[in-house]
Amino acid sequence: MASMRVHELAKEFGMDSKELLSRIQDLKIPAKSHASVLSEDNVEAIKKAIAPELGEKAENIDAEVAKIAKAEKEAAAKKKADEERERREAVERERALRDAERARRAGSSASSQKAGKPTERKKPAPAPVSSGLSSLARQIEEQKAAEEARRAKQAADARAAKLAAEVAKRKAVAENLARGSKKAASKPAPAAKRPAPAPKATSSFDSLLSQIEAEKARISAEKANKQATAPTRAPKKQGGKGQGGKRGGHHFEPDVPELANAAGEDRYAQMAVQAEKLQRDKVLAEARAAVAAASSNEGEGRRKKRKEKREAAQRERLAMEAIEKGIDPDLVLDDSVVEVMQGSTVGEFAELLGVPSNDVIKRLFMLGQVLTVTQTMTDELIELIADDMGRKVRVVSPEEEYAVVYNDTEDDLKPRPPVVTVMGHVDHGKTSTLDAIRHTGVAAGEAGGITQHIGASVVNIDGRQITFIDTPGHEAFTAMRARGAQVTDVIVLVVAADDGVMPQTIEAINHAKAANVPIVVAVNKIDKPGATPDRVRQELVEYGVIPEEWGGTNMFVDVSAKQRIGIDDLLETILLQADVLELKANPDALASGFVIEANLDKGRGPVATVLVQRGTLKPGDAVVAGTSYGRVRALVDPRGNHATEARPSDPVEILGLSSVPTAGDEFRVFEDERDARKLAEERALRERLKAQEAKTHMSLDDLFSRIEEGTTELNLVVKADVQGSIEALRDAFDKMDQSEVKINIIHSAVGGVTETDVTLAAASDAIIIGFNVRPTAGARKAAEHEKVDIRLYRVIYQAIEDINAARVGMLAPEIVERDTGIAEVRDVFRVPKVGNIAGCYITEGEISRDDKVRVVRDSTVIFEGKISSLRRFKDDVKTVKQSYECGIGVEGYQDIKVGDVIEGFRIEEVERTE
Ligand SMILES: Nc1nc2c(ncn2[C@@H]2O[C@H](COP(=O)(O)OP(=O)(O)OP(=O)(O)O)[C@@H](O)[C@H]2O)c(=O)[nH]1
Repeated sequence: MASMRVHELAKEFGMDSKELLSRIQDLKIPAKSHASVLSEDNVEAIKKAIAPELGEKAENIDAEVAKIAKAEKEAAAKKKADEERERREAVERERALRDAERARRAGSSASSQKAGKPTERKKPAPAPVSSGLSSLARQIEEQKAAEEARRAKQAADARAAKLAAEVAKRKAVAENLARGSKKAASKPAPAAKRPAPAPKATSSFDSLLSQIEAEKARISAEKANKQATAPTRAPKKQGGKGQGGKRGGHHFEPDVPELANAAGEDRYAQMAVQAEKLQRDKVLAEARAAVAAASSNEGEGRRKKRKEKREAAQRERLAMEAIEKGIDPDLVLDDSVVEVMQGSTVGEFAELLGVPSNDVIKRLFMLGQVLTVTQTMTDELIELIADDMGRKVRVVSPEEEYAVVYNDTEDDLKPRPPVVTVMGHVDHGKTSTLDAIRHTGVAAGEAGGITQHIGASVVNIDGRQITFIDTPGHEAFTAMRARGAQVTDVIVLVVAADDGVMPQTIEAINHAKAANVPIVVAVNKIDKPGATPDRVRQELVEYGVIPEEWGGTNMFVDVSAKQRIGIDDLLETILLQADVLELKANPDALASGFVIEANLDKGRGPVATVLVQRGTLKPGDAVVAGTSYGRVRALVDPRGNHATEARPSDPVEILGLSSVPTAGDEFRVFEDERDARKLAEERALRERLKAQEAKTHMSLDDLFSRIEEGTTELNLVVKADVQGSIEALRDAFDKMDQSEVKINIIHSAVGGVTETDVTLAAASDAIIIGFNVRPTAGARKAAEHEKVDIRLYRVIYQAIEDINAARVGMLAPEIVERDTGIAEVRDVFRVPKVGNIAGCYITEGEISRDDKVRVVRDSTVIFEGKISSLRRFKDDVKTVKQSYECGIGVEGYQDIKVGDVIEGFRIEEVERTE
């Protein structure tokens, strides 16, 4: 044992240096200060003398801790029992309320039907509302009390944990002393410095490899499991080439028993075989009919034949499409079932069923529905009338068209390159990173070879391709996802090492999580003097992005986009992440994918950049993209060269479309251009219908009905003026009974409601809740367009009350604030005896003297009150319209500043329609 200084020994004992010094002096061992050196013999003597004392101390603390722990345990058990009882009571109360509401609705609908007004609905009876609210108030009180108790327990837990750590430390020292082993005592208790210490010191590459192996094992286990649990499914398609495979030389015969007995993994593959057989049979039949028609020279039958041909084509298309969508082929093969598009007009319906329109109109009339040939029928009417006629129909919703299930077998699938989107906070270096990457991908001789911007770029690393979507940021990503286009396999999250995690970093993480896309973190700007890459790692842990070297699943790479440091490493990491994902697609099929960018080029006409997801796209293909269609005149790759084909994960520009599609539109190649055209026209028609009744997203008003229909989750996007409000709301939700509806806060942040929030809410069917914040003009418009429910509150309990009430279908009549006008403060005047007057310009609507106003600064409401004066020049006026200037005095508020916005509004009560 070597000599030691006093403070070192004190540290080992877990004692104060002073305390130890005095004990040493008591032992008559020479030591002046904490820095004095003790000889080896003296250290030994001190240890012997102090050991029993330390052990005793530890035992005392031990007993104390045990006592506290016992008391806490008892208290916790009691609290748990109380909480359970409260919860059960709350559930009972809620159930009773819901039953009452159900009974009321049933009663009211029965009575209204009797009165011959099937559509009229009544407001909920006032009594249950008030009782509901009082019970909610009680619940809130209870929740408050429970919260206090929880905090007290947390504090006690923390105290106990501290004591326990102290005991452990002392015990370790005592034991160590007893054993005389210095080594064991040197680390009494591992200090929890890092949030997630690495369990083993393997390199990140090794752990990645093991992760890949684990993932592969998991996938194959899953597959084996699926096969084992689905013995009645169809076998693998024999010689299957998928929909776009070879089409000649086979004899097709429906083979239903084989389908029924099969034990393979993809029943859609079977459907595809059947579809092909069916189609071939139909084509043959049609050809025979055409030959027969041509040889028999019966002119008068021409019209009839054309009609027959039309009908045959219709049948064929419907059957084909249905199978592509994974619908039970029986429904299609059964000729008596007619598929009617949702929103069909009376005329279309009659044509599909092959009956005179007048007949349909008459039957509708008998049901009390007066409709003309061009008016659309509801799903219910379509089914009722068909039933009345003794016909079977299936109403096909527009969504079905997008729910294409491709029939690829394992053999069809080939590895494909990853598609990457770069996200991150403003100025953290997204564009610079993309530039650096693109530069890396360009071979030396090709410097400056990127001649064209097509919305995506392709980089080759050792013969492996990575496709980057050029628009950085999560707006584009989420906008695409909101339209059903999931094109990204990996997200590169750029975080500046000198700035750390920022609001948009968090937003990007939430967007990535909502889309279930893995994140690779590029810690950028490491060349900067203030760069602290480790701090970035630590901050990200809080948001569930945990570095692999700390035991998490996210790969991190330190880079400098500016100095091109670490870019190769980043690209390799992306490829490793892609390996984990085992990305595959069938290249031997008719191409399909999504539009990532589109514009109208003066010289070239409509130009769209598409990302091929399946199949191979070639010049000459008949393609439909959203509501536009055409034959591919030419393909242009990201380097501006004409391409002969584009395979899965390839971005390519296509020329030859009839109009400009929208980013996020699905594109698909058809064998026949007429089919492409037909689908495009159908989509255009449906879009018009959709515009008339845009898909309504989840709203608090219809939460009860959604629960009744089986909805079990309520997604929320929460925006607030301070972080505290978000935390308080989260706490309150945690305490709510979520046995029937689980409440998920999918994104929360401080700040006003933005357009991105609306897009995220639309993509995730969420409601937006705002506390003391306002939506931006863009967000308001987007919410209106997307039918996203934005709820703005001043206090948290209002929001909780609303959600609670909505769950039992008892939302009180809605108090809405009707916005009247918006004024921008451009100057502030000091008027003696009156105070500060805001010199304003009305940018929207009009503001009246009687309006209430809120003063908004940076999307946050900072004051709300009344107008004290409204003037134009020297005159008092009643209203001021858009594009006029005026002076506004706000009652009780003097702190108005240039740049503030004054919003006028009125409070109105709106009857709920439900
Ligand atoms: N020192 C240093 N500066 C960098 C680095 N990467 C980017 N920058 C600088 O950071 C600033 C922002 O970079 P951008 O690439 O435009 O950032 P961005 O995230 O695309 O920004 P927005 O498009 O505005 O969201 C620029 O001035 C860059 O020169 C880096 O690695 N080191």
